[in-house]
Amino acid sequence: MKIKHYPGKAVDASLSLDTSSTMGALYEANWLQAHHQHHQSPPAVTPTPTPPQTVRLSRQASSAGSSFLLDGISALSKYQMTLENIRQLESKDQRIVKTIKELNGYRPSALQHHKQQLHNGWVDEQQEELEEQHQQEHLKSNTTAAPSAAAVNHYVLDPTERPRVPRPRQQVSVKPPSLRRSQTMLQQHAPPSYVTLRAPKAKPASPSKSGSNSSSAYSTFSSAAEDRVICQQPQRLMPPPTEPPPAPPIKPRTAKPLSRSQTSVQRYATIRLPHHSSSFCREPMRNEAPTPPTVRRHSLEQALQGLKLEEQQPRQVSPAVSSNGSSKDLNGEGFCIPRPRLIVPVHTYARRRRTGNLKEKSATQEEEEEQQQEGNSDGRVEVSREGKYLSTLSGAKVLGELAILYNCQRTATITAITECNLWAIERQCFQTIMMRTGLIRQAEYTDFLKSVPIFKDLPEDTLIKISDVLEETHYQRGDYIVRQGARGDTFFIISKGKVRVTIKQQDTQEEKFIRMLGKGDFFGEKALQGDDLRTANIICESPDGVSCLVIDRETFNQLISSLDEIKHRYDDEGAMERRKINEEFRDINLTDLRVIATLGVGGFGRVELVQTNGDSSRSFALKQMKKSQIVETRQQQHIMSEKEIMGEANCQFIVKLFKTFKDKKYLYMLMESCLGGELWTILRDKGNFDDATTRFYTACVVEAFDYLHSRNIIYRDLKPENLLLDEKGYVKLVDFGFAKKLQSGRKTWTFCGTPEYVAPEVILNRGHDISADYWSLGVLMFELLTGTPPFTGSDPMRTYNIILKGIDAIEFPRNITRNASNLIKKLCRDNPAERLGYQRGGISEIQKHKWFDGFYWWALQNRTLEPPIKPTVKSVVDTTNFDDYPPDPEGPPPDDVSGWDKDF
Ligand SMILES: Nc1ncnc2c1ncn2[C@@H]1O[C@H](COP(=O)(O)OP(=O)(O)OP(=O)(O)O)[C@@H](O)[C@H]1O
Ligand SMILES: Nc1nc2c(ncn2[C@@H]2O[C@@H]3COP(=O)(O)O[C@H]3[C@H]2O)c(=O)[nH]1
Ligand SMILES: Nc1nc2c(ncn2[C@@H]2O[C@@H]3COP(=O)(O)O[C@H]3[C@H]2O)c(=O)[nH]1
Repeated sequence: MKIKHYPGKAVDASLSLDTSSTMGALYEANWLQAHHQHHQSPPAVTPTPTPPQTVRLSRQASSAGSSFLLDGISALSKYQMTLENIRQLESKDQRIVKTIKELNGYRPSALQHHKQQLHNGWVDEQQEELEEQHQQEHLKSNTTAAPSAAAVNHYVLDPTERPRVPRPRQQVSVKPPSLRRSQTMLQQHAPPSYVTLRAPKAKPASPSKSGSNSSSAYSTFSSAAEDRVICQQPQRLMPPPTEPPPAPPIKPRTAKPLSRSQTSVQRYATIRLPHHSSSFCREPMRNEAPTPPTVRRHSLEQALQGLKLEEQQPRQVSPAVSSNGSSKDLNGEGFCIPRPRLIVPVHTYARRRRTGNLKEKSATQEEEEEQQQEGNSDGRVEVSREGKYLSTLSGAKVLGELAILYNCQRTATITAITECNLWAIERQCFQTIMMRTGLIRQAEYTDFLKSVPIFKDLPEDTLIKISDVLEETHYQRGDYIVRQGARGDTFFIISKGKVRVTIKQQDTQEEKFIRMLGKGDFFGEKALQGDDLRTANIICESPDGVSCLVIDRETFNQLISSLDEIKHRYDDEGAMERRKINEEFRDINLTDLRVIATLGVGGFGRVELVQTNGDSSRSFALKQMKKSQIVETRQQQHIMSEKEIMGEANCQFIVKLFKTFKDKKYLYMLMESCLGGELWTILRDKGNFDDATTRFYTACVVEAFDYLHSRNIIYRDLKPENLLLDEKGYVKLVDFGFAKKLQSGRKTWTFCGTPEYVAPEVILNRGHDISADYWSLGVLMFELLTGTPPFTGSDPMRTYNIILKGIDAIEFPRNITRNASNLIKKLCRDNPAERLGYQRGGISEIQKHKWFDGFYWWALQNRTLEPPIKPTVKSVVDTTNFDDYPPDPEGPPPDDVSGWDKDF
C-alpha cells in the first residue's frame, strides 16, 4: 500500500513546481522516472556483494526502497510522512517550493561550498588559511574583487534563488558557472556512471548472471584485461540525443566504456588484472579534442545568463566543452565542484575543516589507515589526474559522481590496480536518489530542529535554511569532538547520544568535569563568538557513539548567533563574574564619585583615587582622559580598544575595569585601585631586583600574557610603569591603550609602544603580533635585573639603532645569571618566529625554562605564593606608594561633542 502511494506523493511534490518551464518538466519527469524505477526496482547502494549474490542482495535492498537512508517498510512510511509534512509546509510557505527545486538539483549548501573548497582542491587547512589571508588582503586592497565572490552563486540551480553570502575565496573566481544543474539536466549526452567500489569477496559473477540483474538500478562493474577503459568520459562534445534515450539493451558487456545507451541494469564482467591496470573513469587528455578558448568563454557566458538562454540554445551550452582540457577550472588544481552531501561521508578524500579538535588525524595517520584498509581488501583502484597519482581507493568507496552530477568530463582517471567489482548507478537514477534522499533529509532535520527548545520558535524558513546546510557527523566513545585551545569554526547540535564537557584547570592542568550534554543540546558557540579558540573539551560519552549536526560559522553568524540563549547558556565563572560586576556598577554615576588624591598622570590626563559616596570601605582608580587630546593625537581607536579589552578581561594579573563614563570634555574609566604603587617606583628606589624578585614579577606578566595571548590580544606596552602592585604585592598589568585583539594568524602594523621596549619588526614595520610581547618580556627581565633596559640610546632613533643590532650585541652584567641571560636571549630573538613563547609549546615553554625551575606556578595562580616585596598600604585611601602630582597646569580642555565616542 505504502509503496503504491509513495510515488503519488512524490509527483504531488513535483507538481508544485513550475512545470511550464523546461526545468519544471524535467523535475517532474525525474519524479515520474523515480516512480517507474521504483516499480521496476528501486535503487540501492549498500549491499555487500559477493558477485553471485549481487543480484539477490541488490533486490533485497531495493525492496526496502532507497537504502541510502531508510530501511524496510517503516522507512518508507517515514518517507511518506515526511513528504506529507513537506506538502503541508508547502502550503504554509512558498519557499518550500523553491527548496524542493533546489533539492532536486541538490544545490550545494554554504557549508558544502566551504567544505568542497577544502576537498576539491584537496587543499590542506594551512593552505586554506593562507589563501584566506591572501584573499582578505586582496579584498582589503581591492574592493572590486567582490563580484568575483558572487560567482559562487553560479552553483545555484534555480536562477531565481536569493544569492547566498559567499565566503570570499580565490577559487571562487575560477568556478565554472556552467555547472548549473539545469544544464546538466538538459544535456544528457554520454552521461557517465556513478560507481561504488567494492572489494570482491567471492569469484566474480559470470556474465550470464548479469541478465538476471537487469531490473536492478545497480550493476556490478568490473574491469577487463583486454579493454581497460570501462567508463570513459566523452572526449569531445557529442551531439546530444534529439529524443529521449532508447530503452537500454539488457545484456552483459565486457569492459566497454559506459555509453548513453547503457542503463543501470547493466552488469559487467569481472576483469582479472593482477599486473595490469584498467581505467574506469578517464579524465580528458590535454590533447584530446581541444576546445578553442572562445568556445569556453562563450559557454560560460551563456551559463551565466541562466536558464532562459539555455532553453533557447540548449545544445550549445556545454559544460563538457567548457571544462575540456583547456580549462584548469575542472581539471586543474583550482578544481571547484560542489559535492553532494550524500556522497561526502563515504569518500576517502576527506575534507578538512576546523572542528576544533587539535588531534585531528594527521595526513600520515590517514594514509596508514588507508593502507590498512587496502590490506584488508583486494579491490583497489588508483585515482590520478593528468598522469599524477592522487590516491588509492578501496572497499566501499564512491567514485565517478562528479561528472554525472555536473555533466562535466571526468575530473580524474580511475584505474583498477587489482581485480575489482564495482557497482554502477546510471545518472538519472542517481539523481533521483539524490532528490529523494535530499528531501527526506531536509524534512527530518527541520523536524528535529523544531523539537530543540532553542530553535523551536525560529521561523520555518530559517529552520529550512539551517537544515539545508547541516552536516551530520558521528563520533565514537572517547573521541574528543572539540579540544580546548584548538581553533574551531563549527557549531554543533547533538542529535544522538551524550557528550561530556571538561575544562582544563589552570593550576593543575587537570580536566575538570563541567557537565553532560545530550540530544538537543548544542556546543561550539564560544569559539565562533570569540576568538576562534575552543574554551572547553567535548568528549563523546555514549557507548554507541554520538551524532552531531554541524553548522558552519557563516550560517551560525547569519541565523543563530543572535539567540539570547546561545549567548549565555554556558557562561564560565569568569564571564559570570564579569556580568556580576557589570550589574554591581550599573547604577553608579560620575556624580557619585568623590576624588581623594591623584595616583598618576598619563598621556591623556590624570588618574585619581576615588570613593563612592556612602561607601568608604572601597576605593577605585578613575582615569580621566581629555577627549580633545585623544582626537589631536588620533588615538580614538586605541581608546575604544582599551575599553573593550579591559572591560572584558577577567584575570587577576590585569587591572579590572568596572565602568566607563563620558562627558563633554573627558572619557572616564573606573578601575580597581592598586595601592602598592608602580613597579617602576620600587625599581627606581631599589636600583635593581635580584633573580628571585625578578622571577616573581616576570611570572605575573607571563600569566597576564597567557590570558591575553590565548585570546589573541597583543599588549604592546610592557614596562615597569605599567605594572602596578596591589596591596598584597602581586603585580597587575594596567594601561591597555595599545592592546589590540588580532584576528587569528594576522599581524598588525601600527607603530606603537615605548622606544626601549619595541621589537625590531615594529621598527622595521614588518608587521607584528603577540611575539612582539615576548621581546618586551625579555627587555623587562633585563631592566628589572639591572635597572636599565638593554637597548637604551640618548634619543629614540639611537635606541632603535641599538635594538636593530640585536641582543647579542648587548653586554650582560655579571649579576644576570646564566639561566636568566639564556631566557632573555631566547625571548629577544630578532626573528619573531624563533622567540620562546611563540613556538609550538606556546607560553608554557617560558614557564618550563630553566630560569623558572622550582617556581610554584600554581601557587602564583592561586595567589598563595608569598610576593618578594610586600607594600605598605594602611587603608583603602593610602596613596603613600605614589608620587605627588601638582594640579594640571593646563586647566580644563575644550568641549568635544562630535560623537566619535558614542560607544565608550
Ligand atoms: N588602577 C590604578 N591604580 C592605581 N594607580 C593607577 C591605576 N591606573 C593608573 N594608575 C596610575 O596612573 C598612571 C597613569 O596611568 P595609565 O598608564 O593608565 O595612563 P596613560 O594615560 O595610559 O599613561 P601612558 O602615558 O603611560 O600611556 C600609572 O602609571 C599609575 O601610576
Ligand atoms: N577530481 C578528483 N576526483 C577524485 C579524486 N579522488 C577520487 N575521485 C573520483 O574520481 C572520479 C573521476 O570521475 P568523476 O570526475 O566523475 O568523479 C571523480 C571522483 O569521484 C580526487 O582526488 N580528485
Ligand atoms: N567554556 C565553557 N564551554 C562550555 C561549558 N559547557 C558547555 N560548553 C561548550 O563547550 C564548547 C567548547 O567549544 P567552544 O568554546 O566553541 O564552545 C563551548 C560551549 O559550547 C562551560 O561551562 N564552559
